[in-house]
Amino acid sequence: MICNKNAVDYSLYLVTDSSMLPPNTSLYSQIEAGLKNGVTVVQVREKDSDTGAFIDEAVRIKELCTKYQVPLMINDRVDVAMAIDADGVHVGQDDMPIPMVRKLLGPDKIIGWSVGKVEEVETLAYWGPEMVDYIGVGTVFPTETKKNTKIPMGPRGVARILTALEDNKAEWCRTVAIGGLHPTNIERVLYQSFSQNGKRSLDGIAVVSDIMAAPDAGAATKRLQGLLKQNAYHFIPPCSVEKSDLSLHSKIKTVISNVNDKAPLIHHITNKVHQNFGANVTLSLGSSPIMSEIESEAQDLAELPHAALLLNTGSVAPVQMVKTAIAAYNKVKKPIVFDPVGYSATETRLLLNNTLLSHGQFTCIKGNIGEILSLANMSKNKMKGVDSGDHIVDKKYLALATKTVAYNFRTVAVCTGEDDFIADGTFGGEYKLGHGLNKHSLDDVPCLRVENGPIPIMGQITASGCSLGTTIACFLGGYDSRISVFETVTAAVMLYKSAGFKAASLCQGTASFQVHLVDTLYNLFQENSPETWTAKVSVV
Ligand SMILES: Cc1ncc(COP(=O)(O)OP(=O)(O)O)c(N)n1
Ligand SMILES: Cc1ncsc1CCOP(=O)(O)O
Repeated sequence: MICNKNAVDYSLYLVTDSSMLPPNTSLYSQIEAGLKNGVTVVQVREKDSDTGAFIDEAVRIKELCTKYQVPLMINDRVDVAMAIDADGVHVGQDDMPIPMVRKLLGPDKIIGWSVGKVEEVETLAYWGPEMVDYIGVGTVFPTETKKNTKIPMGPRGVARILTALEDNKAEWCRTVAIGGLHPTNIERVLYQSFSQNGKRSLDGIAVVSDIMAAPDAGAATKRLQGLLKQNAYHFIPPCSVEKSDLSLHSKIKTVISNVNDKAPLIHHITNKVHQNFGANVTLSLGSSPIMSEIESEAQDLAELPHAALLLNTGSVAPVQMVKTAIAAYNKVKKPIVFDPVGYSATETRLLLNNTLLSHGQFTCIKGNIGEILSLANMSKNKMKGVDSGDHIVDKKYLALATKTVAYNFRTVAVCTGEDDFIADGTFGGEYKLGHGLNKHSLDDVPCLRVENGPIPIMGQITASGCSLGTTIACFLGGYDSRISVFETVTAAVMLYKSAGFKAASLCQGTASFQVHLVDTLYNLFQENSPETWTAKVSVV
């Protein structure tokens, strides 16, 4: 045994595969490059090798692991692990049953188990600490490396497993996520994967192709190690001011003059009903709209100065196009406002919204009451079309649902209704291997309530909720790291609500309300006097 099995560092777990080696490398050169640069566990997983060849390979890899003092695991083959005295075995759900593996290996060897379901966590908790030492949680994302995987679970699926470990008091069990993990998504996975009470996060990540197929495996490993050590994910530039004495009104003034100066480009992927109105709202706020569903230009648009994406899932854009756009904005750390229209109204929408939610990090998630309750898994009703569904809901319950969405998706969440709720679950982008969110829990999520009295006519025109998304996107497009995302979003919500209230008093009916709404947004934006706005904000 290389070390005490309870002190294994699981942070960067390499699983081998000799079928994907680049030219001029060997299985051993790739593993050694990984070991030299920070791999902390190696698993020999050679699916096509005969027993003799597998043993020969495993013996050579054991020499390397011993040299770098890193534990060696064997995939599936308990006999091979015993024959070469490896440090342990990793088995899947369809392999040898865990109690048998433990009986054969004895108490001191490491046993890893592949887990994708909460019931499997319940089983390992029932067995107790003597059986499973760590679990490989996955498959997180689709991967070419393993074809017969279960449905990808995304970071929310990993979070469910971590919560189940916490709920079942399986504190001894370490965790690594596996499946489709690459530098493009690892920070986001680490940031979003934590248990419901914030006490647990992943102990590490397991990769195959990112190292084994890399032309420079050493550089690939260093890159992964860099991300693991970073401890924070800045999906847009972090707020540079920790505490400010400025009043909310003076911050709002700064936000508006930034938007005015920067004239952000608001890339809309939105439904047809909203497109024209959204474009006019964008223009009224000193910004430029572009309604583009062209996949090949998403990255170019994201890279334009002060670009922000409004993603409204009522659109009919092809899913692949939307995924590309999300990745493009995440790559250059530009804001994305996500509006999951009719989140769970149909199975199709639920699948689409969940697919997109697992595909990116959103700066703000905005929804009506029905959408936010469904996203928080707190809805008592099925959604009725894209309508909010849950009309009469206790305000405390709504605040809790908004905080839950903010917390679960590590975002700023907005719930619209007679009063709007805004919650900030970003915790400054922090993540830490194995330590949860530095003990941040749902109770630590700040939440604000924006009141302005009822504006029923808002619900009688099309796309009024969608255009709040547009307003938030315009404000985030002008983002200035001296003012937090939470405050920037709050400014947008207050402006929109105040404009709605004033427009309702000026209009003669629903058609002129829409016209007055755009006029009022324009005027309030130009005046930039938030102290005169009617919307009031309070802490919940
Ligand atoms: C660390 C880690 N996690 C999961 C797996 C997958 O194991 P399994 O389900 O047995 O599938 P195969 O690897 O046998 O294809 C793993 N190998 N390592
Ligand atoms: C072995 C395994 N188990 C679940 S996914 C997977 C393969 C992961 O490979 P990659 O890191 O190349 O996506």
